[in-house]
Amino acid sequence: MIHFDNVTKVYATQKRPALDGVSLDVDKAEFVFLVGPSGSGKSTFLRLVLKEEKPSQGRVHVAGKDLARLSNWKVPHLRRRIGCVFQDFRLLPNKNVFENVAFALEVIGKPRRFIRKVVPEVVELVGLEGKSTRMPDELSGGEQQRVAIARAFVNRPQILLADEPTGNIDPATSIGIMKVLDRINRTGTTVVMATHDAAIVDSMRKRVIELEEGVVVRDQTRGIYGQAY
Ligand SMILES: Nc1ncnc2c1ncn2[C@@H]1O[C@H](COP(=O)(O)OP(=O)(O)OP(=O)(O)O)[C@@H](O)[C@H]1O
Repeated sequence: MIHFDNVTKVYATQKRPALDGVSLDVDKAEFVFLVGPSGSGKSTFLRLVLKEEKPSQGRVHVAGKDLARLSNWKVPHLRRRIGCVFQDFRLLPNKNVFENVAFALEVIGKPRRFIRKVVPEVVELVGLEGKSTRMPDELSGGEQQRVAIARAFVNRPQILLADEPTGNIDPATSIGIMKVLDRINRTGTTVVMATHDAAIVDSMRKRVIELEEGVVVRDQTRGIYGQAY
């Protein structure tokens, strides 16, 4: 689903590469944690998958497509297949839960009938049934992140990228967020989550890819946050 072949990324203003010769594959329906210190290249990896950045060297394939050969007008189509969740939720403050999730479908021209059917299903999937008419400022941080996940997933993307999704949420609430991501993963969606949350990584025992100064230093199938000695 995601294939990096010897990918190096050097930003114009930097001398040191943000990613340095990264080769890896993430299969369909895998759940992967991307860990590593601040500045190790996690967000750069995610931005390359979205074609928000281009590699300086090497090839990136996503969902069978070589991104170097994907014309610019096809990039929005690629991004529709990839849901994104961020640390800071990024909800529309003047729209309620239903409207925030529905908006993701409206902008890609889905019919109103379809939206009325699928939005409640996804709102329920993330555990927010009964809260469709709440505004974001009437929700807890964990609930706001559930809305953001519903919005990212409502178009049934093949890949869900999550950049520090539990970064602004307390540990107990984070467990609920991870259950939602696990549920989404079990529908066959590939999940890649960049995180500093050691407790969460240790509790899930999923694949862990660790970056250090842009290099993959560890890739474990049922890993933990820190290196096991
Ligand atoms: N747009 C940019 N322009 C120049 N340098 C950048 C840019 N984005 C990231 N970098 C640099 O690339 C390196 C990797 O950054 P990146 O954001 O990918 O790391 P990260 O692992 O996601 O860090 P964090 O955990 O703090 O989010 C860092 O040295 C950073 O300063």
